[in-house]
Amino acid sequence: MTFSTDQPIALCWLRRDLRLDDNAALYHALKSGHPVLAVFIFDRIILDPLSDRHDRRVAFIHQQIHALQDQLTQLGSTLLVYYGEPLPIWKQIMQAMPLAGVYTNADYETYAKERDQQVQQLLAEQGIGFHAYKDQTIFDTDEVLTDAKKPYSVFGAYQRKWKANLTDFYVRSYPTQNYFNSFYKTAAQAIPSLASMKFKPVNESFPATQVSDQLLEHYAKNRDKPALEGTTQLSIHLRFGTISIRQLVRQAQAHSERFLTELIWRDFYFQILDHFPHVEHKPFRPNYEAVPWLNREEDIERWQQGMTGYPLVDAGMRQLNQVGWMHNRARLNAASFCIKHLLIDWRIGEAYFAQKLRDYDLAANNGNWQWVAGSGNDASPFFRVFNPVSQAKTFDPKEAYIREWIPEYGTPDYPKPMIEHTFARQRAIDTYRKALNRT
Ligand SMILES: Cc1cc2nc3c(=O)[nH]c(=O)nc-3n(C[C@H](O)[C@H](O)[C@H](O)COP(=O)(O)OP(=O)(O)OC[C@H]3O[C@@H](n4cnc5c(N)ncnc54)[C@H](O)[C@@H]3O)c2cc1C
Repeated sequence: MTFSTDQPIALCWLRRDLRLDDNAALYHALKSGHPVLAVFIFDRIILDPLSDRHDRRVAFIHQQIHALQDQLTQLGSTLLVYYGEPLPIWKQIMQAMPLAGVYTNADYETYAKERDQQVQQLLAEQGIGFHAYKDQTIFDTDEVLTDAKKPYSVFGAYQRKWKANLTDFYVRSYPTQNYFNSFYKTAAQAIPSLASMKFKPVNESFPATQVSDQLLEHYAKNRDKPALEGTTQLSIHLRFGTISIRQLVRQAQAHSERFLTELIWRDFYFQILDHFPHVEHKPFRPNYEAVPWLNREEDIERWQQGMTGYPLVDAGMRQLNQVGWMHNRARLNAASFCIKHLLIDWRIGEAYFAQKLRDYDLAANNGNWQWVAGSGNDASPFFRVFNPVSQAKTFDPKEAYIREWIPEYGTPDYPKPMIEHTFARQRAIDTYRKALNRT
C-alpha cells in the first residue's frame, strides 16, 4: 500500500464491522469535520496460524472487502487495505498521512483489547486520538450490571435487566449515509489478493444478509428442528458485522420474542468474556479444572470425522466439516457427546469448532462449550448428559437431517455406536461427581 496525502484524515478502522450503513465508528468519523478514509488490515497475527488455506472466514472477509471497495469507489473514495501486523502498519500509516483521529468499534477479545491498547498508545505519542465505540452489541461492558454493580453470571437475571434497560435509543440506527460526502475523494487503491496472502478462494456462496419476517414468526417452533431452514443463518454476518445488531433487534422486537432471547445470549457471552477473560483458557468455575479427561486420540478422531455411530452427532460433525456451519441442536449434542460420553476436555472440542465454524466467535463458542461442560456461568448441571438417540427422535423424527449428511446411514458401512449410552452417561456422572467432591 503506497497511498499518501498531506491532508489531515479521520481514519475509520474497520474490523468486525464490515459495512458502511449503521456503523457507530464510521458515523462519528464522518461527523468529525475531517475528510474520512476507511482502513482494513489483514492481520498476520490472526491469519498466519490458520492451518486451512481454504479458510472460509478469510474468503468471506475478502469478498466483503471487495464489496466495500465497490461502494466506496462509487462514492469517489477508497478503502485502504493492508496486510501485515497491526503495529508496524499503523507506523506506516502515520508516516503516509497526518491523522486527525482514529475511529473504531470496540472489540472484547483479549488479543483485540491488547492490540487496541498498543495502537492507542502509539497514536497518543503523536497526540492523535483513538476513539472506540460500541457497535457489536446492544449493551456492553458495564451497561447491564446487578444492583450491586457486579457483572451478571446468571442468564435469566441478565436478560431481565437487559430488557428493562432497553429503550429505543439503543436500537436506533446511525444514519451514516447522510454524511457520505465527508469521505476523502481519491482513486481506488488495490486490495491484496487471497493468493498473495497464501489463501485460496472457496467455491461456495454465503447465506443472505437478511431474514424474512415470516421465518421469524415461525422461529420459536422451528428453531430446534435441524432438518428445517428454521433459523436465520445470520451468524457469519453477526460475526463480521455485515449486518447491524440494532437493525436485527428491531426486527426481533416486531416478530419474535424467542429470537430476541438468542440475540441476548450473544450479548451475554460478550460481557462474560469481557469481564472474565480467564474463560478463554480456563473453566469459569475453577473447581471444574479437576475433571480427569481421557482425551483418547482415537475417540477425538472418530468424533471429529462424524464416525461415532450416533447419527445426530455424526450428521452435525459432517455438516460442520463440509459447510463450516452446524445447526444449534446438533452443536449441543455433538459437544455433549464429546465432553460427557467420551470425556474429552471441552477445550479440545472448542478448538475444533474454532477451526471449522464459519461463524466462529470466541465469546459464543467458549460460552456454549462451557455451558455444555457444566463449567460455565449458569451452565447445564454436570449430571445432564444429552441422550443423542432420544434427541434425534424428538428433533429429527423423520431422520431427514441425518440422511442428508450421512449418505451411508442404514447400510453396513455406517459404524455401530462406539460407546454404549447408559454406560457412558454413568461414567461421566461418576467422574464429575468424584472430581467435584459431590455426593
Ligand atoms: C457448542 C456450541 C458452540 C457454538 N459456537 C458458536 C460460535 O462460535 N459462534 C456463534 O455465533 N454461535 C455459536 N453457537 C451458538 C449457536 O449455535 C449459533 O449462533 C447458531 O447455530 C448460528 O446459526 P443461526 O445464525 O442460524 O442462529 P439463529 O438461531 O438464527 O440465531 C440468531 C443469532 O443469535 C445468536 N445466537 C443464537 N444462539 C446463540 C447462543 N447459544 N449463544 C450465543 N449466541 C447465539 C447468533 O449470533 C445467531 O446468529 C454455539 C453453540 C454451541 C452449542
